[in-house]
Amino acid sequence: MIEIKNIQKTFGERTILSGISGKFLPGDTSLIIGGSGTGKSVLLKCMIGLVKPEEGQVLYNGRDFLTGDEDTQKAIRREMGVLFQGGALFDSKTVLENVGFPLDMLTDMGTAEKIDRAKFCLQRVGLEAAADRMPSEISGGMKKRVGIARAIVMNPKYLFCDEPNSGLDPLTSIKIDELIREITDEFKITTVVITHDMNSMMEIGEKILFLYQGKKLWEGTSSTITKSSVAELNEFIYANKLLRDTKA
Ligand SMILES: Nc1ncnc2c1ncn2[C@@H]1O[C@H](COP(=O)(O)OP(=O)(O)OP(=O)(O)O)[C@@H](O)[C@H]1O
Repeated sequence: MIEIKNIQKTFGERTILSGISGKFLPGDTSLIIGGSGTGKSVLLKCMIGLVKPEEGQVLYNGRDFLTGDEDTQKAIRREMGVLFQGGALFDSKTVLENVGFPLDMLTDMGTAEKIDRAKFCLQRVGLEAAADRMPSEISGGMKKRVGIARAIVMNPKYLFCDEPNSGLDPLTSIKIDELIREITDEFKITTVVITHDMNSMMEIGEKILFLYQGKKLWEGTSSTITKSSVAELNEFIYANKLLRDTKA
């Protein structure tokens, strides 16, 4: 489980996050949603240690990531998988080499073992046939899949995905969502996804946190999101015409 408590972050004079708290459970795909510039990425960065909040706690199964000693922080980092926006693949490495990269950097596995593990993960995302291709030779959706395979290659307990659907068509987006959810459930990962995507909110929101101007204004699930009385949330979700029509 990941628990965040009272996260506070400012940049200069600007308060970006005000007292954000929440819990994320193993086997759940939790979503952080909200308009542009509301602090979703900064919150994710606080959770994975790329940004240091002024106040608050980020607890990984009770271990404090922000104030823990170096060994604790290192151990937690090794338990994280991150799918960055755009996939962040190395152009000069093959698909298989990209997936195996964390194993090269963080383990002392032998070559054969590393290849087996990377192939297993590629197979899990349905891309074993693309192992020897270069990133420039595959589609955006395939790149996301490679990113997911790389994010799970270390067998993470915690998986973070920043806008996994950006730049994808609706059908491919749904497939990527399904894959993230299946993997989360199968390996009982605690998964946190930042998204703007309404389909994702309706399909995979086992838990949803809505941020507005750096505050958590609402928390719920995809089955309760359309029944909320929070005006800012309704404005955000009903900006999507399809949902507005559904509600009417
Ligand atoms: N390193 C930084 N220094 C100063 N300001 C920053 C920094 N990183 C983010 N911000 C500001 O913090 C605010 C929140 O940014 P953030 O990227 O978290 O928004 P977001 O909700 O993820 O938006 P989007 O959906 O558009 O990606 C923005 O106003 C942004 O300009």
